[in-house]
Amino acid sequence: MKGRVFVIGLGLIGGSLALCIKKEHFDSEIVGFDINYEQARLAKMLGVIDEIAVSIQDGAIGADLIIIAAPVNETKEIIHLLSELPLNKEVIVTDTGSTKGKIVESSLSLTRRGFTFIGGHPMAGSHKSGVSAAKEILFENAFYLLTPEDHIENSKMDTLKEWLIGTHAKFLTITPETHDYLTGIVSHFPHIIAASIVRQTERLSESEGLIPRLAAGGFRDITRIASSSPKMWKDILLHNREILIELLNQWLSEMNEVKTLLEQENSTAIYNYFNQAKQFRDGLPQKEKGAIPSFYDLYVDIPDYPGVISEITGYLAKEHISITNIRILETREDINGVLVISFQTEEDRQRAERCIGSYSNYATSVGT
Ligand SMILES: NC(=O)C1=CN([C@@H]2O[C@H](COP(=O)(O)OP(=O)(O)OC[C@H]3O[C@@H](n4cnc5c(N)ncnc54)[C@H](O)[C@@H]3O)[C@@H](O)[C@H]2O)C=CC1
Ligand SMILES: O=C(O)C(=O)Cc1ccc(O)cc1
Repeated sequence: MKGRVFVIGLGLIGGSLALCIKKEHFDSEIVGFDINYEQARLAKMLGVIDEIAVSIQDGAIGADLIIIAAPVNETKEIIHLLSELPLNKEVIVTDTGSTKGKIVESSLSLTRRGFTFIGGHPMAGSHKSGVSAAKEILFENAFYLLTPEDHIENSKMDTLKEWLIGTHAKFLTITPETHDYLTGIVSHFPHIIAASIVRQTERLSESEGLIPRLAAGGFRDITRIASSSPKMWKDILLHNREILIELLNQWLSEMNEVKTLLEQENSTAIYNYFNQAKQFRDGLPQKEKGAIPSFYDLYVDIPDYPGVISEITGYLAKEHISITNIRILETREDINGVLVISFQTEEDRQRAERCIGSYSNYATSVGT
């Protein structure tokens, strides 16, 4: 498609969407604006956008598609600002905010003026922020939730999906209320729990210095999202506060039940508690990206000698297998370690397993 696309907020999500659009619609012109000029300058330098707009007004007038990829509170303000501008009559305005109720409500100012607003939320991302973390494949195979109001024409929905086709995401249309309920459960609430586990650990480690060194493996897996942007999550929590309060109440009573089981030393019920969680977790779709993206990890048992990591990455490089992350699980000091290598796809993980198996005797396994 040809046209002018204006991206407001050139961070992880705005930058990634700009890359997806440019790749698919190379004749389009991608203009970007960020309140932080450094981000805009970096976006231009990295080739994420074609031009920097000097203001929202400068970028918005004449645009065919406007994507607001700013934090959720700022998104509401930007919508208000846009509604006072002489926009192109056919423009589609969309956003990427993690909450939808309050944002869609505020879009009334745009629809009153005859402009089209379609709420959007690509359900993939990372704990990283900023345009330097942007990547074209971020949304591949993820759900992309759209929350159009009833009056939105199908042709507008089709045009928006066509613009976003390079995300290779799966579009799903739901109401803003359902959106906030579902994402409250699978995305917002887990962020509260992750942060609370980290905070408890920090508090306890003040009197026990060994704790941070022991906090490896499972602790890191379950708390990765606690490294997300505090500003972004503060806003999300306040937008979705009613649902999150309800979920917290449910969780507190469940924790009390677990406490009672422990007090009673109820071995069968404790087993069932974990077993039921395992059954549901094991049954989750593995190849689908959820709010929390799955990485394709390969675990390699490695001896503790210098050069072993470069040896293994060297084998992978020989076979042109790209890795997205690499880390050592320091479960036991001075004994064999475990190297965890992440890949972008299941196919890469399988190729890596075969590759390491053919060049070495290191044992590999696939974690779930
Ligand atoms: N981080 C993630 O994994 C995901 C985030 N989202 C949502 O997407 C939106 C953007 O998130 P990220 O890209 O991760 O954040 P980010 O922090 O990487 O980028 C946001 C950018 O917006 C800019 N900004 C803030 N106020 C602005 C304003 N008034 N005008 C113009 N630019 C402004 C910031 O300077 C920053 O560069 C948020 O609403 C977030 O809830 C949605 C899916 C995933
Ligand atoms: O870091 C992670 O895995 C996330 O949880 C990513 C994420 C953050 C916010 C969203 O609205 C959707 C996905």
